[in-house]
Amino acid sequence: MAASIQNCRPVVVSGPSGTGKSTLLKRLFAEFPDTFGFSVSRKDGEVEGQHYYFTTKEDFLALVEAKGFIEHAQFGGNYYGTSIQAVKNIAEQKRICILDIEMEGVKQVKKTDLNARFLFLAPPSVEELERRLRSRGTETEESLGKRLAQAKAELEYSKQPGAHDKIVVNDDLETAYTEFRDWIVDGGKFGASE
Ligand SMILES: Nc1ncnc2c1ncn2[C@@H]1O[C@H](COP(=O)(O)OP(=O)(O)OP(=O)(O)O)[C@@H](O)[C@H]1O
Repeated sequence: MAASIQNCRPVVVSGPSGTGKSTLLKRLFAEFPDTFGFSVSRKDGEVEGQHYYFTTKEDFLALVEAKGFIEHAQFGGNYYGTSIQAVKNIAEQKRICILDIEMEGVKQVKKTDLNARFLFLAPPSVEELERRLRSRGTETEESLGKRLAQAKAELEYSKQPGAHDKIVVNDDLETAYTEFRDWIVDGGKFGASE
């Protein structure tokens, strides 16, 4: 395994939509500037620290075929994806790559040699999750229903032994942030064994 990925282990942050991943990550990036790299574009087009790599459709599809992506999708005739190589490039730059991805992506990362650590951010309850999604004001009834159904699947998966290395419940924001940050930073080791 490359030394970079051994010392700069990527951190996978997953959890149901509306649990507070962006809220906690924003604080983390503000508290530790120039430490993290972000490889996945957010749904609203925010691309914190991301570098896009443009490629041809043929090359993209060949990389899909070669299982080079953690996640990929097609919107409006364009293809988007997070390649395993893009995550490795962040480690090469001596940064900790944060992957904010859904359950299927989590399972994909487990099949790679990325040596990632897995943190699951859980809501205090599904009822509270629904309240947060409603008060965020970003959802229609239809998208809310879809997000809650997906949330239940994510919560089920999180109960499987070995699914995640750490589960943080985002109830009180200050308490959750401290636990989230301390586990990720790991006394400055960021999960590296030495
Ligand atoms: N501990 C908390 N207590 C109350 N509200 C919170 C807490 N943490 C986050 N929120 C609020 O919940 C809403 C959802 O948070 P956020 O957008 O960070 O979730 P997310 O997990 O990033 O969602 P998505 O995956 O859809 O981007 C926001 O309005 C945020 O301000």
